Amino acid sequence: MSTHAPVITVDGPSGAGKGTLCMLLAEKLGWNLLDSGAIYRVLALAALHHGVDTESEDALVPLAAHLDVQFVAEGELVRVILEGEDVSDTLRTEKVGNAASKVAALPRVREALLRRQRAFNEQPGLVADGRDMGTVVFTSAEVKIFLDASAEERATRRMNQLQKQGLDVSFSRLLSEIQERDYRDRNRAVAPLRPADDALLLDSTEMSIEQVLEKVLAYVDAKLK
Ligand SMILES: Nc1ncnc2c1ncn2[C@@H]1O[C@H](COP(=O)(O)OP(=O)(O)OP(=O)(O)O)[C@@H](O)[C@H]1O
Ligand SMILES: Nc1ccn([C@@H]2O[C@H](COP(=O)(O)O)[C@@H](O)[C@H]2O)c(=O)n1
Repeated sequence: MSTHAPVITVDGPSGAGKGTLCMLLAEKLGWNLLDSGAIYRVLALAALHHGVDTESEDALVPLAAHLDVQFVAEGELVRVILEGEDVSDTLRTEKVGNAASKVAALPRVREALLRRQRAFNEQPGLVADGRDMGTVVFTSAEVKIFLDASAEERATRRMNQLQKQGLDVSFSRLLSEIQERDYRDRNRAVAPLRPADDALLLDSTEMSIEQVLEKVLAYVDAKLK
């Protein structure tokens, strides 16, 4: 039997630290974790694999409705298996992120993925990471956070992350990719990236991961009391 479980939503632009914060929160609370961006990324990758146009809503809707994807927990990591293939690493590339933000702009595609996202809302609770978690998918969430940071700081974080993986990247290219994706996500007609009216706004530009976690845990404690 599934009853309503409490939900914490964390929305914000790319590189703000949502994934990091959500993973730490879910671990600390022992709650389930939804990385909704991974679902849009998987759909974009499936489209690229099958030669489906990432701007054709008619072709993407059936693909979204029948996505053969599994999220498999492996220690702290979640491996993503698409049609039997581990695509976890490919999924994180900026090429796939950009394709994801194109498919995510299509209203019927978003509609087709709603139920899949809401199914993550199971006991004892859910931490949901995305762009519209607090404004569309879980509007009655107990706690809503909007995590932001300057575009320059987010590009720096992404560059450090990629350099640690041994990849050679250009800061100016990363910054313009982030700005392009921000623009598309904030200006689309459906579920644009924006804070929910009842969200806590947190700018992490000058904050460490530990400081963000401490602040959010104190807020969660106060809200769930
Ligand atoms: N407060 C912070 N200070 C410094 N680095 C941070 C901070 N928060 C996260 N990071 C680092 O920034 C990078 C991006 O963080 P993360 O993947 O959590 O962002 P995100 O908001 O989930 O991005 P996306 O939406 O693109 O998935 C990671 O390498 C992470 O370790
Ligand atoms: N709730 C969401 C989550 C993501 N998107 C779109 O997917 C792109 C990739 O997301 P990441 O969090 O993995 O970077 C993102 O740029 C959005 O366009 C979304 O629309 N709604």
